[in-house]
Amino acid sequence: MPERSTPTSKMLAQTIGFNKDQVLPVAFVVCVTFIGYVIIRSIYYLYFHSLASLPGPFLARITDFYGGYHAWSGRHHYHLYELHKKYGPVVRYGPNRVSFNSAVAVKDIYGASKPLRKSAGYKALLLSGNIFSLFSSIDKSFHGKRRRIMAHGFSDAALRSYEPIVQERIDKFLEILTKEAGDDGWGVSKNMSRLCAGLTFDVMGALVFGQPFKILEDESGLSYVIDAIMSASRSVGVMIHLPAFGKNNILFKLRGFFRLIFLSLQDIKNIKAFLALSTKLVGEKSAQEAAKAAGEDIVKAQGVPNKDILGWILDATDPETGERLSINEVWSEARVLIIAGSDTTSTSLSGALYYLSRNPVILNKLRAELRSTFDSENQIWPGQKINSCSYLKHVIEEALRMSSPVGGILWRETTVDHTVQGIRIPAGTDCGVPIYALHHNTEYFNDPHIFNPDRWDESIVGNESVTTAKSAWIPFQIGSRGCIGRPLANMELVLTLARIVYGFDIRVDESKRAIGQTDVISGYTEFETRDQLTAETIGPFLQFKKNLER
Ligand code: HEM
Repeated sequence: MPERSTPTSKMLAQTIGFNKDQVLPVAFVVCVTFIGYVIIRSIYYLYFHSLASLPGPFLARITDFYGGYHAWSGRHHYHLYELHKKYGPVVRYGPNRVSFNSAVAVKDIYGASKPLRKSAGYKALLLSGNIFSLFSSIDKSFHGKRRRIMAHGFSDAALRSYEPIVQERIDKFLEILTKEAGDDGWGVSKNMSRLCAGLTFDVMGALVFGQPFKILEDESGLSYVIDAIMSASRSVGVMIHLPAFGKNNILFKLRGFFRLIFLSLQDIKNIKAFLALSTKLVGEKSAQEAAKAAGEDIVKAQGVPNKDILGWILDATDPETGERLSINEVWSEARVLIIAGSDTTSTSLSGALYYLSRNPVILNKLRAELRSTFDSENQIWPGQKINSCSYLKHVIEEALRMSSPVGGILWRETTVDHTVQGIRIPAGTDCGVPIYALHHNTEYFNDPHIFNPDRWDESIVGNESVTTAKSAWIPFQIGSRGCIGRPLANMELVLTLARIVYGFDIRVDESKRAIGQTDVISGYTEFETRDQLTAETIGPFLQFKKNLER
């Protein structure tokens, strides 16, 4: 009986130019060649590569998909902590990637003038048009120029002008804490991750675009912005760990398509809406600035702050070149600022509240400090008095250590052969220090899983201990790529925490006590972050009651 061929197999054979009888043998040869290639490549990475002598998990040493998988799980910061416990201070975390867990490595990798730049993986952040921002830029001279321009929006004068708008949003936030209070005065249980995100997104909306998103009031319908940012950072958070996306190849060109793999239809809708909203707001902002330049002070007339971050940035010129940013560049920076400035600060706030609510002795000590410094809650403003509250500062430092909003590893690529932690690393290698692992390294922190603000107090633990701890504390990263928004984040954290603790009793919603906490080390619970470049968190679920006693 003559053999019957299906139309599909015929078509396939015709398309690729083979007789149909040759398809199977050719497929076999292709598979064997591919498997042979993978085996030879793996043998090279395992035994002959310049990093071959460094310890690490078998799969990590032969493929970047190992790191990609753990980034996708959202727990790669905890995983790196475990790997360093198992393998020691140096772990090969990819064929061409090395993770170091020491304060020496922090200086060697991120320190000023070291021969490293951001890893090519950061290109996964680029949207179509390939416009680099301060955050995503890789080229050092581009970054230096852009940082000089952006610095105008974060100067002392700029920060002072932001104080009233930050305070106005905190007023709204505090109002919500006890809004639906029962007869006993306790408000209903709140998911603090969501509420703090409402606060910090509102603040960033107001500071970047000159108008709060009013997510706290829940009247603008803009709370999808929080979800849009979360889902966008979920997808790029994985791709940033896959250096293949940063090379100028087909994967880079198709990065938009790959991002979709990690997103639901609702995520895509939210992200598109956020991009459209930010385009609209940047357009309005630049029109306002143009009108202002023409003498028409529309911004003032509308009762919004006279200068917000975009205002400073639109006005600013590079001191060396006199250049200004184009409207597309401003748009790109605006998006990044909303993302980098909101989620991080809200995670820090939620983390601090998590630890305070579970440590009444620490909470009371902090309240005592604030009440001995201020006569009333509405006196709490930036300035010398709040700066003198050292316990408040230590509580924030400790919360940022325990549950850092950026807990994973920030990759940097060596541009020449370079020595890190005493090890010669060839040019073109990605190096980094995983923040969660370093913040829980017993060389720098005794009992690292215990929340203990006193570890930052020289008068209690001594000079040397605090210096050692500080050398390994990097929630904002160090060096030229360190966080430009740190003073603003600090202002938000200090004011919000001080005003909550001064004016409210806090209790844990027992029915949801375990939600949002993790057991990295059995016996110790910590506020859990799902790391994806920035962090996704749930809870703590807390109740508040106005405390008027003095
Ligand atoms: C507690 C809050 C914050 C934390 C923990 C934090 C942490 C960080 C870290 C670790 C980096 C380095 C990222 C990298 O190397 O890839 C960074 C960079 C950056 N952050 Fe923050 N951040 C916070 C708040 C803010 C705020 C409020 C803003 C803006 C308003 C901001 C804007 C930026 C920008 C633009 C960069 C890139 C700087 C550069 O490359 O020159 N951050 N931040």
